[in-house]
Amino acid sequence: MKYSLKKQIRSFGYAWKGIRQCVGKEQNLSFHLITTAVVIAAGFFFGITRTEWIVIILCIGVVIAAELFNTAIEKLVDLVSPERHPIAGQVKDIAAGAVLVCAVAAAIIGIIIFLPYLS
Ligand SMILES: Nc1ncnc2c1ncn2[C@@H]1O[C@H](COP(=O)(O)OP(=O)(O)OP(=O)(O)O)[C@@H](O)[C@H]1O
Repeated sequence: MKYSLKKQIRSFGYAWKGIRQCVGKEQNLSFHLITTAVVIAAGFFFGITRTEWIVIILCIGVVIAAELFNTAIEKLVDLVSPERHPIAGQVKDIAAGAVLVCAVAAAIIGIIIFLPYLS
């Protein structure tokens, strides 16, 4: 298959459309975005190191990506199982659990990075 720059740019457009569809509509994503803004502001305020920025950016990326995957799974479940079904509920809960694992890990990393600047 021939590589097409036009097709590639169009794919980025679809991905951006997917992100925009969630922003402001998904309560959990809004929470993660507000937290992201606070963490970035704190990073500049405390003048964290280059390595600390890399870790923070990685954490932010992982949590937001997990939340987007979770939203996609929720929508897919609603599409294939509009009626209540125990497995549909389990799928949603497991996906939400994956986000929680990422968010808790990111919060612990945030504490490890920022605590020394506060003491
Ligand atoms: N199709 C379903 N079958 C069984 N349980 C479900 C289903 N959809 C959601 N649930 C359960 O409800 C929880 C909340 O799901 P979700 O956030 O999608 O809200 P909802 O119950 O579908 O209602 P709403 O979309 O109006 O908020 C899920 O984590 C799951 O435990």
